[in-house]
Amino acid sequence: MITLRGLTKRFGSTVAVDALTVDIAPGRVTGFLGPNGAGKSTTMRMVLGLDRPTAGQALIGGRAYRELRRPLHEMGALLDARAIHPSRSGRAHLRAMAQSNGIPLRRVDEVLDTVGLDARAAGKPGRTLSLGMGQRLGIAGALLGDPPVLMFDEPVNGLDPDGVRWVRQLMRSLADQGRTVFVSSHLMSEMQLTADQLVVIGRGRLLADAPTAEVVARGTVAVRVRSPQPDGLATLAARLTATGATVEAADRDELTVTGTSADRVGDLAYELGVRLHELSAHGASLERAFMELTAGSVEYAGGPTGGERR
Ligand SMILES: Nc1ncnc2c1ncn2[C@@H]1O[C@H](COP(=O)(O)OP(=O)(O)OP(=O)(O)O)[C@@H](O)[C@H]1O
Repeated sequence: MITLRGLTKRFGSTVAVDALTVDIAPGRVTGFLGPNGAGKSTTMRMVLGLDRPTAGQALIGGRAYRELRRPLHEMGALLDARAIHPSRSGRAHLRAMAQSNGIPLRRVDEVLDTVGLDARAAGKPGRTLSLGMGQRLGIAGALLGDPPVLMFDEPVNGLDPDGVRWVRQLMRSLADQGRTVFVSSHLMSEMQLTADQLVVIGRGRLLADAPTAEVVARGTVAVRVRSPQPDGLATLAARLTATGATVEAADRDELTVTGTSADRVGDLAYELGVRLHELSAHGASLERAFMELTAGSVEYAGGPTGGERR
């Protein structure tokens, strides 16, 4: 269990994390989402004792990280996959971690095997590792002490589709073993598949702490309607608007409706005797729900095509 209680971090006049109170429970994958600059990394750094909170607490199994007696056995984390010495091999890096934490060296081969790094890859110096290999090595390091609590910052960064699927399965199995799995990502479709629970923040504040399905369901569903009868479609549009839905006419024969359900649109079309060639619901996605949820808290908004946010 990771417990955040009123967790706050200020950097000068910037409030990076603003009174976050959340329980990250064992036995499930909790996704940690927020726009760029929302405060995810700062929160994770405070959990690991790398940043000192301005106020509040971050606890692991009831204790602050620096109070953990055997930290690698109690919490594993991947924050920065590039944090490996350039001339040291992955295996040497893990062996050093194991030795300084009283972990048997055979455990190094076990975790290398778990993350799919073979002897050749594990023997390469850090500077020659690809981002994907670095991520796998970082995950291996997090698993080394077999801890009940795991935290990963952007673990799929740099991984190819196979690697992304592998991380998803790994997170799932770690949670199924009863561990606490707290993971941040910018990939909404991936999070929708991986996370059971979502913690969403914007400008350091908690925006949502709910099951993934519930967060997704909060997003607007758009209903597309096509009809070969433009007049009938106009009547349908007028009736939908009168009932509070929002209607955009994409074309003479097509509408996009929000603020109602596909069932309701179909029923109304039937009542009005309007023939439909298409009635489909779109956009019940985490991507859409996330955009709506965080609309007021993005630091730098991109253009209409959705450019980089900072
Ligand atoms: N060491 C620091 N000094 C000053 N400001 C900082 C520092 N670290 C973070 N910040 C600021 O705190 C805010 C939160 O940053 P943080 O990196 O935690 O966000 P994030 O959600 O991890 O963003 P991203 O998704 O871009 O990684 C930002 O406004 C950032 O500029």
